[in-house]
Amino acid sequence: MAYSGQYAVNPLGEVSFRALCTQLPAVLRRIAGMAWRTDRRAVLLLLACQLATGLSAAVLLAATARAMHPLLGDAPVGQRLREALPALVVVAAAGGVTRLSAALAEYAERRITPRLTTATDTALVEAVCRVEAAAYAVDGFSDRQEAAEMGVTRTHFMVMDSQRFLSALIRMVTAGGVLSVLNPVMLPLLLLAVAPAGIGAVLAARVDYEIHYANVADRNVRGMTRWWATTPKYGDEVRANGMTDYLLYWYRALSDREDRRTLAAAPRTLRIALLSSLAGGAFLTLTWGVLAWLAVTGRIAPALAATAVVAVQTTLAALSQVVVNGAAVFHTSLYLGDMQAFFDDAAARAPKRGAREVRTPVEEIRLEEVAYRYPGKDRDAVAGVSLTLRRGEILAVVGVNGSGKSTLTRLITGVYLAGKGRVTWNGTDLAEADPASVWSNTGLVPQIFAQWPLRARENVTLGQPRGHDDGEVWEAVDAVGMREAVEELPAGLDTLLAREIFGGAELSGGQWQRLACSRALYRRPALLILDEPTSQMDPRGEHGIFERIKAISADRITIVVTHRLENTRIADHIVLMEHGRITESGTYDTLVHAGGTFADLLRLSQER
Ligand SMILES: Nc1ncnc2c1ncn2[C@@H]1O[C@H](COP(=O)(O)OP(=O)(O)OP(=O)(O)O)[C@@H](O)[C@H]1O
Repeated sequence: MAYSGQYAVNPLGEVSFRALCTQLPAVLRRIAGMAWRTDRRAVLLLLACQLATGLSAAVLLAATARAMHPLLGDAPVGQRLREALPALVVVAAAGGVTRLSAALAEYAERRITPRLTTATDTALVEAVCRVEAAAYAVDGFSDRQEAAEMGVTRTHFMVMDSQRFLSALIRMVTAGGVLSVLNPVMLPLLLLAVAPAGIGAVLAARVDYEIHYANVADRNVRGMTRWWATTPKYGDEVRANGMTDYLLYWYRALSDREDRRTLAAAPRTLRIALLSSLAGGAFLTLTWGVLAWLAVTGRIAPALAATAVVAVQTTLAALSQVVVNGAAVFHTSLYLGDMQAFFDDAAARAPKRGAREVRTPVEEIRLEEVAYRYPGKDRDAVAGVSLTLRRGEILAVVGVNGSGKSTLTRLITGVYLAGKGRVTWNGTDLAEADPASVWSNTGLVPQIFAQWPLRARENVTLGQPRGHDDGEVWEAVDAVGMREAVEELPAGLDTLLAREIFGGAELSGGQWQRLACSRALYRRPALLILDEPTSQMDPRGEHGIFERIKAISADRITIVVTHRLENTRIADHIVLMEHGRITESGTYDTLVHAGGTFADLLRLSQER
């Protein structure tokens, strides 16, 4: 396996870092908008708290300055304290307001964040569910989704980071304002002291983001490897085929590759941290030096110097917070930008088919010179197929592996839209029809079907029960010969079919397949498609299913894809596919006597 992750798209490779930064305000606006929609009152409370924090910081400093005069004066101690008392009370009150608003701000943030994260997470899941199925085959789609997942994770920190950033900014402005009043040189000096830290933090965020991107594809494959290696579903295959070491080797190899990239960047981040600390330290020493010089030379009074010390400390702390949280917001915005890009991409790939309703009952489905090519492939999987299906008919589709049978079923159901030609249902082109109106009339048993970790009942009804009792569920269960097996389950239809979960039961492969068939039958669809429906069933089960399909075929169009050519006897019409084209078609008897590929394949299967 030489997985290279070549399809991971690094936006830093495509656009400049500066261009990326220019998108940040839009990303921040979007988050603010989402927070606002999530909980307006909490957002307002958050803003009010920031304002209160800022004001109390200013009041605190001003009152400190007022208290310093009497405290550092020449009067007796008692008188000094009495004179300073009102200002000290204000200092204490302002301190109290700061603490209170910090606590309330945290409360507001906690009200917003979980719901905001859930909203973005749900939006991501919905975006993936809603794209045209064809998007899944586009190279890099899954990697971009992985990158967007990081955005969802980061949303969690976004409100906290921006709240802290805003509050530090307000504190910095107010404390800085007071400091500038005390002495105009102090503020620029302080700004110089923290600027290197700010630049360093942004540079470090950039390095982190680059590594994150370099690792996206590997992380995606690592996640899949983890699932394949650990899911009980494939436990037998993994163990009995001695694949554990292989999987663990690749899991470690992918993890090591990620670690190597991360470690390789460590010297860069160390350099950034050292240089920014050095520059910051130098400027800070200069700031304190200037303050000491101003006090010693009598250019500012001792009381003012004492206030300046407090103001410098406050401004410095606020400035550092501005820098740290600003960089965090910036860092997070980069990931949110990816999330936004994925949402935009997914929206562009959402179905744009038109809103026409398919007329029911579905009397006729027609394919006119239909062709489909998967993205990145150099050959059509279905290459110019014309076919007419009528209600009451059973069509069997046969052909060697890879000849395009499953792709054809996807085109007939409209899961994929034809690249060329058209598929019409009762004259309505699927490209113009509302997919929901089409899919409410289809029942599909795909080759690889889901074994839903739900109760037996929901595995039949798919969570869309029709009647008030289980009558119709049992009817569908009977139709596939599963009554006995379901009755033997610990809780009958209520049994959870998930071995991994406490109280869950497990079915055999053939039983699962029967249940998948009963699921399609329960829907009583106008178009029933069964793609290799009986590959895991015993002969009695297989016979029963085909009998049933025949018995209910009058009301619908039925398509059966199968490699067991004997089963095509029930079909009114058989088509044989080769390289995406229909090369033979007719009834069972005509094809058997035509001496073509169908007759050949049938002979081979009988000779075995
Ligand atoms: N999701 C996909 N992305 C890209 N190529 C695909 C995809 N699914 C199928 N193909 C390609 O399209 C061609 C037809 O595949 P299809 O699954 O329709 O064949 P099939 O006749 O159903 O085969 P089988 O008998 O093995 O089920 C094959 O060459 C296959 O590689």
